[in-house]
Amino acid sequence: MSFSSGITGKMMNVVSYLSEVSATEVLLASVVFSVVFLILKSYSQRVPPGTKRMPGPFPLPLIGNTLSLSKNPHLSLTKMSEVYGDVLQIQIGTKPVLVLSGLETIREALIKQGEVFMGRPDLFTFRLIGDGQSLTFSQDSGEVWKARRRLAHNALKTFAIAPSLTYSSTSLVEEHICREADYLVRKFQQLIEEQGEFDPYRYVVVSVANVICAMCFGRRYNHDDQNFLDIVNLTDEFGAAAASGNPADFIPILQYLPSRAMNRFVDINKKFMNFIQKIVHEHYQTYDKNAVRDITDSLIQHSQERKVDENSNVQLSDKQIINIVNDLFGAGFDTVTTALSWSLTYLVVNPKIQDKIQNELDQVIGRERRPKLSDRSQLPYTEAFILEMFRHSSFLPFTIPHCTTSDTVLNGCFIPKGICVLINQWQVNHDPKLWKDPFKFSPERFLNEDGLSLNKTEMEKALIFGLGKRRCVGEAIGRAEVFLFLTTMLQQMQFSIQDVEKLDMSPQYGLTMKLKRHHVTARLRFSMMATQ
Ligand code: HEM
Repeated sequence: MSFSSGITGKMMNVVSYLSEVSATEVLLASVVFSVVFLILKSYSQRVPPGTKRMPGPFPLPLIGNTLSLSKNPHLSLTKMSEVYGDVLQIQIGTKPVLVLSGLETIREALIKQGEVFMGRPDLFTFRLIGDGQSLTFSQDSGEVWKARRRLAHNALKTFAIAPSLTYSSTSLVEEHICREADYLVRKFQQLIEEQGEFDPYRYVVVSVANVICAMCFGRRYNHDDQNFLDIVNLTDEFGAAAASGNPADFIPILQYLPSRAMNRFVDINKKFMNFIQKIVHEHYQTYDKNAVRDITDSLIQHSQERKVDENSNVQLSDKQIINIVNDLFGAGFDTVTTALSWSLTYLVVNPKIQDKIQNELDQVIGRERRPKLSDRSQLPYTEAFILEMFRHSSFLPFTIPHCTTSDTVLNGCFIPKGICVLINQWQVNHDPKLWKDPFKFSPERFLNEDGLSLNKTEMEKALIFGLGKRRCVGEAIGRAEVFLFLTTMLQQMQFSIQDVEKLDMSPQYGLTMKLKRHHVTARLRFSMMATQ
């Protein structure tokens, strides 16, 4: 008997055996399987005395609660938190995931227990980002990560927050933003004349990316540079794959099945790395230690001087130092572009709010000069609008996933070391216990009763940049960019939209949630160029 006919014979035996199995036997086998699964599950979840097990919905074998996440996990998990509380456990595939809601619980975890909750989980998609060496996404949260984060902070301080040499009253970042905001307004003027209406996102993304390019690489790109457009437009697909709760991160078999989306994600990361590596290579070739031009140069300098981190005695490799620029560039434009495109949408939907901001700008700044960062304290309504845009859109519905670095207890529940943690920022920003009419768009909620100053207590409730050890390193720059781009645009232009009723305000879920692209039109209020 040949080998193949032997196999065929055995297969036939199995098939004929299966056809003899009755429905009752199948049912019985399923019941036994489920009981064994339940016993194993409850055994594996024993918790130390004096602590509770994390509550949560019952998971199905193999797929866990994956189906309950739906297309909008931030909404489904907010609903679940109403049933199970601020600390709840779900299972995505076969992996347990802790979901945190409620501002006080999140503060307790990320601030009071900061060291315990600062880890990043080992996720499949995260390993594909930045060759697995990303400051933001890699699993490292030890001394090397701390030293790299300090380097990122210092680089941003030197090349963004430091005073500009050209204009003593402004910072470097302010100078870059103002220049790009001016280009953007001129581009919009040209588009109105040529086309009447336009997709603002397409142009805002280039201007915002140019600001971080100036700081990181000392260069800017034209609005029509196709190579640059190809790079900055990769973020939608990147955000969809890197979003919290992607089943491919939790169900191992999905990592081996052919997937167009995953192939594309690998491709996007390669393209992004190639783009940056080319610029870094050019920097190495023209580097002069006596004339450090930008963040890339300062990182090269750091790696060549082989400085040991004073705080931890850690020596970083060249790659660990230079790759920091990937994180700063990557994180530095998608977030701000998304914030500005949400802002423009809220403005065209609420023309009275737009009028109020413009009145405030006219009164405080007038038409003779451009807005400056130092005007912020004089523009409470504009600042309140920005805060409400952040809160209402909650376009970063979750922070980047965290994980625990040791066993701990939170709200009386035992939390094991290494569990993946999702922080639901959207829930906090729409929590009826914290906000009156949370679904209403109302900048006034951030103002004191006099309407002339910001209410600090309300401001601190909005959760946008994360909290604690992993809090966004670019927060000051991000806030400065949103303020200056927005005020420069609104000082000179009035935005509107045709058929506002047809506008779809439901966002697409992702790492950053975006609205579907739409066209706006604009009217020039006055031309700053003409008045200067
Ligand atoms: C409106 C703008 C921005 C928003 C809303 C935002 C929000 C966030 C959030 C929610 C996180 C994750 C925090 C966590 O995991 O707990 C984060 C991390 C980060 N952000 Fe931002 N961000 C913005 C702008 C920027 C800018 C302009 C830069 C760089 C110049 C930047 C650099 C980073 C980096 C490097 C991290 C990773 C920090 C780490 O893992 O230690 N962000 N940001």
